[in-house]
Amino acid sequence: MIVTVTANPAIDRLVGLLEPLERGGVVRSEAAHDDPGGKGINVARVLHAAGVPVTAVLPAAADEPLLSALDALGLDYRAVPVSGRLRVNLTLAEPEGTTTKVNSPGPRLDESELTALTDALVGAVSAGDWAVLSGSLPPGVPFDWYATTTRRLQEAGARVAVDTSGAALGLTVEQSSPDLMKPNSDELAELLDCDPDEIERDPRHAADRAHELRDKHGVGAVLLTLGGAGAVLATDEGSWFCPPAPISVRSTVGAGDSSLAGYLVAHAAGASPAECLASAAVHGAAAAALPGSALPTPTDLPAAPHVEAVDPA
Ligand SMILES: Nc1ncnc2c1ncn2[C@@H]1O[C@H](COP(=O)(O)OP(=O)(O)O)[C@@H](O)[C@H]1O
Ligand SMILES: O=P(O)(O)OC[C@H]1O[C@](O)(COP(=O)(O)O)[C@@H](O)[C@@H]1O
Repeated sequence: MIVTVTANPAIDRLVGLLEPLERGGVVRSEAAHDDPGGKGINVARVLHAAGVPVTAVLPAAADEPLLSALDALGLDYRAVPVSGRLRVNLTLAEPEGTTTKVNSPGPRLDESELTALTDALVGAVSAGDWAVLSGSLPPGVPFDWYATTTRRLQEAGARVAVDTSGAALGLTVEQSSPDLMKPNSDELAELLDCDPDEIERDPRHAADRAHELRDKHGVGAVLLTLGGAGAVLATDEGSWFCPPAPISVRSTVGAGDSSLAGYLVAHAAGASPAECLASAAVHGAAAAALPGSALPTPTDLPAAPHVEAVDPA
């Protein structure tokens, strides 16, 4: 069983522009399209589409349209009632393919709402389950929430995956040791105070940096996604590189979430580390080939590129 938590869910609103975006101008668009989003919800959607049992935990008032969208997908969720209204994150898609994302901070959670969210998450997870803690934290949630929650879940026997950024990411690795982390090159570079371009340029260097994160902070495995340069996996068994699947990119929104879900789909099926990495890469590539924040189902996946073991530099 896999449980995801999204402290800051979002309606992902795709606005397809009919003309190039011009700052200060007026642009015409197609009708907007809304999807239920936020990182943990996206991971849950991809797992559900792949037939993997999953529950999404989130804060949301009972009349939130996002919950009706999850009902329509048949996705199991536990919604903790809160007083704030969920945020809308905008994706502006220009005709030639450039996308601009506008992410808002989300509604404040008060102390009792945060306690209820944490309790709902811990209550949904059993020993041996994976818990996926993903995305930004809304106002009112302390930056160490992922660290304290990771420790609490691990004490209960769960395995924990974390995908976040900024201060929440820094405190997660300083104060806890998740079983799996999914940084991209910018996030890893910020954590290790190094150059993201160097990480993307050379898979051996990328693998060394991913192991540095494991060694410094006791992280179990690092799934390092490199956008159009592919992905690297570092575990206690070694390191592997998967080159990018050849696709025509339409929108990379949701590629990172899909790659984390892809890893877990393969892991749940008992796959080897190299197979888990290949699954992560093809799910990420499939998301990037789909428009807006559309997420992949098994029929969308491209053929898996050849995964190579990477020797230490
Ligand atoms: N242009 C692309 N071509 C092929 N695969 C891609 C492309 N962009 C993303 N992907 C796949 O999706 C994964 C996640 O993308 P990435 O941009 O690194 O995630 P994030 O959204 O977290 O920054 C990559 O590791 C890769 O496997
Ligand atoms: O919580 P954050 O960091 O604001 O991110 C939320 C956004 O990230 C997404 O989950 C997409 O994330 P990825 O492109 O990294 O997979 C969107 O659905 C959502 O709007």
